Amino acid sequence: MVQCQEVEEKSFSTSIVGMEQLLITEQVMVETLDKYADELQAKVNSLKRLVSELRTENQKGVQNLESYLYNPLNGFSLIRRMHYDWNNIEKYLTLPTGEFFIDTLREYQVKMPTETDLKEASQAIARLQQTYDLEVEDMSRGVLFGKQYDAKLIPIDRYFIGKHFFDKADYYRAALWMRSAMKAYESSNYMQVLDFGQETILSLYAEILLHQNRPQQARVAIEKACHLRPNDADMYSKPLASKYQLGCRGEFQSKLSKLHCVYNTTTSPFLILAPLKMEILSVDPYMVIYYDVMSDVEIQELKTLAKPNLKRAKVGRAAKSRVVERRTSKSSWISDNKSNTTLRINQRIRDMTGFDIEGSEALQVVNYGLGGHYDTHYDFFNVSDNADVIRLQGNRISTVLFYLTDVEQGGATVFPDLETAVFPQKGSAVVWYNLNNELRGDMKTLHAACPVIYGSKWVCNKWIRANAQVFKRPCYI
Ligand SMILES: O=C(O)CCC(=O)C(=O)O
Ligand SMILES: [Fe+2]
Repeated sequence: MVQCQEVEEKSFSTSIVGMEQLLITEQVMVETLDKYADELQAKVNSLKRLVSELRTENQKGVQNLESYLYNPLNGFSLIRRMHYDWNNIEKYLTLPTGEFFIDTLREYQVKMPTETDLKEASQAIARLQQTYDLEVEDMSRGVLFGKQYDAKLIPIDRYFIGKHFFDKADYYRAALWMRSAMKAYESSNYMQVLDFGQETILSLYAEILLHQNRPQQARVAIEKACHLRPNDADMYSKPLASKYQLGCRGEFQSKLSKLHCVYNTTTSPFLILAPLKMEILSVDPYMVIYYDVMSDVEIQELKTLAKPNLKRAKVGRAAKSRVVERRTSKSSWISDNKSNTTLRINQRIRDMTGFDIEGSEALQVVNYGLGGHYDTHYDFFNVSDNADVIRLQGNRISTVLFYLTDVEQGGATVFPDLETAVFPQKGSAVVWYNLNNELRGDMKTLHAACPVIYGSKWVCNKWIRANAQVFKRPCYI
C-alpha cells in the first residue's frame, strides 16, 4: 500500500476548524497585551507617587527659600537628592518595561495568518459578493443574501476587501468598497495604534480613480489625503537630505563646547614661545582647527605664486588622473622652498602637527569656481591602486587644509560621518589624521567641499606622508 504523506496545510481560511485555533491564539495575545499594559501602568503609578513625594518636599523649600536652607538637614537632603536620586530616576525611566510580554507577542508572529491567508479570505468574500450579487453596504451591515447576521465589516475591513479588488484590477468594485470605507471611517484610538488613517484609504482610492481614467477626481482625493497628513505629502515629493547636505547647510548640532578651545604649546618646542589658538573638533579621528596661522601677506603671496599655474583639478594619480564633475576647482602646486614665505609656512605646518614633512607633497593652492565643490572623498590613497605611490613615501597620514579666504556663503568642508562642518575662516587651518594606528585609511574621514554659494574660495592643502613619521608619530592606544 502506498503511504500518503500528508503535507501540513497552513491555509487558515480554507476550513473553519483551522480558524478556531486562531481565536484561541488571539485570546492569549489579548491577555498578554493586557499584562504588558499592567506593567506599564505600574511604572506610571510608581512615577506618579515619586513625583508627588518630590513635589511635596520641593514645595516646602520653594515656599520659604531661605529659612528652608538655614537648616543644614534640609540642605544636605537637597544635595543628596540632586546628586544621587535624579541620576537613578533617570536610569529607572530608561529601564525596559514589559519586555517579556513584548517577546511573547513576537513569538506568536510565526503562528499568524500570512498575506496569502488574507488574500484567500478576501477572495472568499469577493466570491460571495460576485456569486450572490451582494451590495457593499448590505455586507458591511452584516446582511448576507437578505438575512441580517450579528456581524459587520468596519472601515478597515472594507479597505482590505477593496484593496483585493484593486490587486485583481477590478477597479469598479474596488472603488465601491473604498468609498464605503471612507464614508464610515471614524478615527479611534484603535485606528491610531494601527496608524490606519483616512488618508490611507484616500490614497488608494486616488490610485483606483487613475486606473479608471478619472485623473480629475484622483487629484481631488490626493489633495484631500495630503490635507489630512501634510507631512507625509512633503515626504513623498521631497527626498530626505543627506548628512553631507545637512552639513553644508550648517544644520549639524555642534557637539563640543568652547571648552575645547585651547592654546597649544606642546606639539612642537617652538609653540612654547608662540602658542597657537587651537580648537579640538574630534578625538577619533584626531581633528583640530588652528586660528590665525597664516597672515594676510603670506596669503597674498601664496595666491600670487599660484595664479600663473592654476589648472583644472583632477582626481586620481598621474597618468590615470581625470577631470571630473565631482571636483570643480583649479589648483597649482608650489614647492616647499619656492620662497621665504613657503619655507615659513612649511615650518608652521611642522609646529602645528609635530610631523616631519620630509617626502610629503608640495603645497597645493586651490581656487573654487562657480558653485565650485569637491564631492565626498578620502584623502588617503587606495592601497591596491597605488602600491607604488605608497611604497616610497607612505600614504597620506594627515591633511592640513588652510583657508585663504572667508566665503560669504557656502563652501564648508563637511565630514558627514563625524557630523562636523568647518566653515572657511581666512587664516585658519583644519588638521586631521587620515590613517588609523595601523596606518590604514580611516573611513570616518570621508569629507567634501560644499559648493560655494557666493564668493571665491581659496584653500591650501598640505598632505603629509607616513613614512617620515616612524619616530615622530605619537603612540595612541
Ligand atoms: O576645500 C575644501 O574645503 C576641502 C578640499 C579637499 O578636501 C581636498 O582638496 O582634498
Ligand atoms: Fe580632501
